[in-house]
Amino acid sequence: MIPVIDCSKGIAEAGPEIVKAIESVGFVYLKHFGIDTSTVDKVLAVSDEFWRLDLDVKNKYARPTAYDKGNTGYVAPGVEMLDPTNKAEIREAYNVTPKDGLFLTFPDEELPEFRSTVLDFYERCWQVAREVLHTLAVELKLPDVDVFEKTHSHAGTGNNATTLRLLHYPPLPEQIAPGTVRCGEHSDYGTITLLFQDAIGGLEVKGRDGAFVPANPEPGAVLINAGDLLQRWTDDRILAVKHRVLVPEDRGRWMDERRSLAFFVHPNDDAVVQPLNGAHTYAPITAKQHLLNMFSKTY
Ligand SMILES: O=C(O)CCC(=O)C(=O)O
Ligand SMILES: [Fe+2]
Repeated sequence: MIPVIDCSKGIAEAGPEIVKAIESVGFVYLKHFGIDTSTVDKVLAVSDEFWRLDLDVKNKYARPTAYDKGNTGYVAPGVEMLDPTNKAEIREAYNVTPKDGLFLTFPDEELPEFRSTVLDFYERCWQVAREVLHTLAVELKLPDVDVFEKTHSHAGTGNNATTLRLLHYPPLPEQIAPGTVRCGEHSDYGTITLLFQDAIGGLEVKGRDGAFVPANPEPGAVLINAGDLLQRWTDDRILAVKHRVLVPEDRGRWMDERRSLAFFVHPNDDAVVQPLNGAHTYAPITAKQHLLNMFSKTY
């Protein structure tokens, strides 16, 4: 069971409960955390308008294949495989990484309100993420309580890969190859992830015993989990728990399209990540190198 924590009194006040959940389950839902449902719905609505565009129009905004041209843009179905052992992963996405600067593209021509809606949401997510990171540092009693503030100082502005990703799992065709999934089993790459999902469901989280449990949509809540780099920093005290989205077992639900919004928090590109307790369990790696390693496996 993934705990649901009310943050009406503030994220910091709920700190002990949040850390307990992240340490034991790896995922936690926060309610009343500072972004209301109408804001999330507005982003889902503008993303729906994008998904409905023709593929050749969407591909005008395709994510470049060379990472030195940035991570922003449209990722068509089949382009990215989170679990390369899968046959196919049927989903499309739109990445927004403000550090891309000149390569940061938006479908302004077709959807004039897309850019401002998405960038406003990015900023709101970052403010929530900041509070969560600070709370984690306090509750984990890290030697430098400002370690995350310092290592994420360029989020949304400069050399920092923090990304908002709009996701769409389209209705499934009648025939799919055996082994097809919506989102392959993976852990997230960065520090933490904020996830907003619509009412369809399908996300599953791997328990310590290896069995997957559903992470059902929780109205009004954001789902938070740790990524690989937080696992390294905390020397495995917090784990980057694996998760996936399968094709519904019930064929009657194949026409249900699903949408989600993921906000991936990353340290600054040049931040060197290694266990903060001085252990040598993980060799030091820069946030940028870790991300490039992951992209080379999945794109
Ligand atoms: O769509 C979802 O619910 C999960 C997506 C996800 O895990 C990811 O993009 O990293
Ligand atoms: Fe994920």
